[in-house]
Amino acid sequence: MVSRASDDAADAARPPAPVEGVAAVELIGVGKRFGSVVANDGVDLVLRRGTVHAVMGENGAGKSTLMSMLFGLLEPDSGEIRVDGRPVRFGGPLDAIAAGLGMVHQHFRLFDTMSVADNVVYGAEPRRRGILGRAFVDRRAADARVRELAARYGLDTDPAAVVGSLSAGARQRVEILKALHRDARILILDEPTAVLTPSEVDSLFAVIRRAADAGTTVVLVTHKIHEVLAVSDEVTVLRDGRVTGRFATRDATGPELVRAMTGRAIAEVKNPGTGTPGDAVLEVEGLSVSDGRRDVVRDVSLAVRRGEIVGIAGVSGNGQHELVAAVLGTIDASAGRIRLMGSDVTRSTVRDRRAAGLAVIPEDRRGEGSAVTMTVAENAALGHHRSAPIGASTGIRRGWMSLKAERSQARQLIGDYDVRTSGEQQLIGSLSGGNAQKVVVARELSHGAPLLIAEQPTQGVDVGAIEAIHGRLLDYRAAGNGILLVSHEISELLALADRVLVMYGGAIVASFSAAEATTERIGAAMAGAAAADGPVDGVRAGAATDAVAAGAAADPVIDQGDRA
Ligand SMILES: Nc1ncnc2c1ncn2[C@@H]1O[C@H](COP(=O)(O)OP(=O)(O)OP(=O)(O)O)[C@@H](O)[C@H]1O
Repeated sequence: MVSRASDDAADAARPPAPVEGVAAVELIGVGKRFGSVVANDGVDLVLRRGTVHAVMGENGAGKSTLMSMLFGLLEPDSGEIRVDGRPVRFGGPLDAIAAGLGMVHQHFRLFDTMSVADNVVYGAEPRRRGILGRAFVDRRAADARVRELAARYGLDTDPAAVVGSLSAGARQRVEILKALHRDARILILDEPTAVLTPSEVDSLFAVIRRAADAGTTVVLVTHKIHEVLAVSDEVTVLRDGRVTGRFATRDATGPELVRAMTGRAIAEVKNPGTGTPGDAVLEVEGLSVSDGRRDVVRDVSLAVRRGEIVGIAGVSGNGQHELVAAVLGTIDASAGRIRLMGSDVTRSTVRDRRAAGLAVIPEDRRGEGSAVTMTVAENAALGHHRSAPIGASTGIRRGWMSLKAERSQARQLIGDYDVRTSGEQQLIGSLSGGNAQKVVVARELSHGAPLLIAEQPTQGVDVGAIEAIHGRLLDYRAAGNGILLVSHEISELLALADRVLVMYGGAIVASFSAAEATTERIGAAMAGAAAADGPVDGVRAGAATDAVAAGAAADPVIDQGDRA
């Protein structure tokens, strides 16, 4: 262990530096089109040296396109990019890296079987001469370089650890080190907190501030207002490809940022609570799932009743995804029973479970959730050609939906959910992530199944769409359906769930009613701490510590640094 980033977490709370200084990067009138879609239109952006600049905007606002141009992944159609005052034209990311840029993408680009140090130096290895004069990778120098960078920026890292065994937070630190090793002076972080626990977010913010203080220019792409307010010095807001707001963060307020992003003020959805829940739509009893080596779900029991939202909190990789997969029937349980609407489906096929009244918003919207090479219209109907959406004129003949019905259903969903697309014939793979998610959510809710499993339903989705999706989920519950909501966002669970269960090391280690649930309690249980206030809802205090002990070697996602 090289250093403890969390020691510096307090730094993150410090007020940002005054916004002035030399422009490290200027984008002047930058534009980009994709066919008829104007992704960026005359965007001006100035990134000052040694500051943290947040780039905010709704899904499809044009943030990724802008960053892709800055990093040389896309060529601008118009405008100019200047680095240190000089105009640049990047032929690709290598040119951008050579000019001092680094980018940490949402989806990490690391080699799982290689060590942290090997990943960091890959492609830019320190070398030494062997006895025959041949150059070898100098592993000692690589380790020393990683240690030196990690210490300088407060990145908690073990150079020898194998990347495949690390948590999302630790992998992200490797990506940041990779950029720093290549002497990035301008660091672009694309939605970096999406995969982190609250304490990892604090550590990341401390690293960001430290890097800025050392002179690095940091660009933070995010949807999250509290993050912008907590860590940035300046904010640029995009809407429909144009700049709609520029603020010094110290002068900005949350509502102002929301207005710039959406053009309107929005209210946060609060969990209004339910009446008395009805019959159980899902009952899971003593469920375990093995990956062949160990139990990734351990003796889980829970029930979801009509008119109830049950939330599952947890750092990703603690068995939530496998629990959902076992309920869906895409993987087998090694022990336990699953009942849907009172019927035992433990050995039923996915199709039979869906037919019994199960809808699902999957986590992997690009893989399981949608077919990227199909149009919005085809996706909207996917998996439901044999059943009509509630209230739609069916257009179904002999079990198949007519093309006309498919298109009109898609147009209605596009309107209802404000999906930003050039039309229902656009390929879903070319929609922004948030807009693709809206198509999946709309499709799954349109059929009124008594049980909905929603896995990260608003991940990567902007505030406006979060509000819309939360509202739909609450309506869905109010209509007498049950929802199992798996989320990394504690605020989402607090806003929606009637009960929050926390998974850690494959087991449920804490359970809170809506009244008992707080960010601190859920966050502590997610990090593997025993429920501080003693037994809650029949879950033993200390169960979490047992889970740590039992799952210590078996839990690859919580790295030792995070546990310490
Ligand atoms: N390769 C592409 N082909 C066609 N359209 C595209 C392509 N890439 C982006 N777009 C469109 O350009 C617009 C801007 O997309 P972009 O991905 O830059 O937005 P974003 O703000 O990053 O959104 P999100 O937060 O959802 O990722 C969107 O309407 C999107 O559908």
